[in-house]
Amino acid sequence: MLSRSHLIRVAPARIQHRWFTSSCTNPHRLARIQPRTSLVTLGYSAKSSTPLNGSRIMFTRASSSIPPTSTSLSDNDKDSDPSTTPTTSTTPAGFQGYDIRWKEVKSPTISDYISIYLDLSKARLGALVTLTTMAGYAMTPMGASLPTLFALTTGTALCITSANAYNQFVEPPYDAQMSRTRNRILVRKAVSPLHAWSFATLTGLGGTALLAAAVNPLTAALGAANLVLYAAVYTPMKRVSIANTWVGAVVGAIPPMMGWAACTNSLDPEAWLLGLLLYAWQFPHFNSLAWNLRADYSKAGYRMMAVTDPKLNARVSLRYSLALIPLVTLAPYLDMTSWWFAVDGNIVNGVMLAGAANFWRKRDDKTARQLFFGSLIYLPVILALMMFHKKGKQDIVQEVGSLEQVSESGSAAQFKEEEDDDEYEYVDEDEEDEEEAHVAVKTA
Ligand SMILES: CC(C)=CCC/C(C)=C/CC/C(C)=C/COP(=O)(O)OP(=O)(O)O
Repeated sequence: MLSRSHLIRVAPARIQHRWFTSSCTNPHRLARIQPRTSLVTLGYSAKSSTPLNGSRIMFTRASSSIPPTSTSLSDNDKDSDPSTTPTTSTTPAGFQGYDIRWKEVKSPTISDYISIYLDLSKARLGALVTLTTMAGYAMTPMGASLPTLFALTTGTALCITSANAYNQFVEPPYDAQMSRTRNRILVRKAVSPLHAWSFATLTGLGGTALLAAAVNPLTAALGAANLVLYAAVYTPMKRVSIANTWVGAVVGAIPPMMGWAACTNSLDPEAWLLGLLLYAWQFPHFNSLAWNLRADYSKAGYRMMAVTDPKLNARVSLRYSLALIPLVTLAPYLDMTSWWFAVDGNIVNGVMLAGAANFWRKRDDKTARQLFFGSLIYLPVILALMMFHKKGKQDIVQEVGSLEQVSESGSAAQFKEEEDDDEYEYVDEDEEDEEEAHVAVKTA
């Protein structure tokens, strides 16, 4: 007589291979994590050779003590119902040829989890965005404080991680339809949606709290607002309106402003200029990328300019590449950089503009690819030039001749307070009392 303890567990390596190839381009990569984490529960109704996704594959043999859950079986399933079709220890119907001997199913290791969390955070994109925050911090005229920079970088990276994990939590049905994204962790079901959601929530709360406690409330508010903008506004908007690209550009513009705010505790015109630079840059960058992904976007139902209005897609890229010229020229005007930045920054802008004009004229895969790779190089180059030509506090002080005109915030204001402190005289109260006593004796 058999009971529940006679359940046979099956490691479904070959079954999974079939499943992978139906949905994934890179089964080798999947195989790293999938066999340990995504097994299938089929039980008595395991007739289909296409496994469902769940926890483990289990088969039972005929049992008189455990009646099959026949109410949940279809007519077809009943054909293979162990209670009606006696089976012994042979392979259940539909699984001939598979190795069904018991094998240990290992839990994910720490390195599996690291790999899962890196995927959930879209680590490479996150690192690029975090660099723009650090650039915003580095562009302030004040000296850097390492503890603040560390807290800013960690807090921002956690907020970005959270935003990207929420985005992936929402998008598996659409990601599964695009070859670029169908390998993503939640499409593969290597972790449960609840696990991903918990990870997103913890990193979001942790990042915002760290920014509030160790940087300043303004930076924390920007981080939290941007998280909500990306996860709750941009992400659903991708399937609703092409305006999503403008909203996404705001999301990309805020991180360098957070860097500036972390140092100055304010959103000065310089912070807005940094934000606008990142905002404008994203159109040639994203629209050229979207051009070569338009078949994918169309399949998944995303409303992208490249799909719905390809001419507009190219025109917008050109328009914002042009806008980069006045923005770069504004930097020396605002005393962020020397005028040399306007010279070499605009040479770099010229290259970007030529790429965007080419894409606008020809609108083909080659010009889109050239513009996309050009934009990838543009961003680090323009930020590096900006820092190279940056005006420090000293430069500005020398030019305007007075510290009071530099800024009322951050260390400049602190320095001014220290100067004001020097105006107070040191008075010894005992000496003062003695003097008063002398005067009293004389007058008496
Ligand atoms: C501080 C903070 C919270 C910053 C957020 C930074 C952030 C997540 C920037 C990404 C900007 C963006 C529009 C990416 C595209 O997402 P997509 O959904 O179109 O990309 P996909 O197609 O690869 O999923």
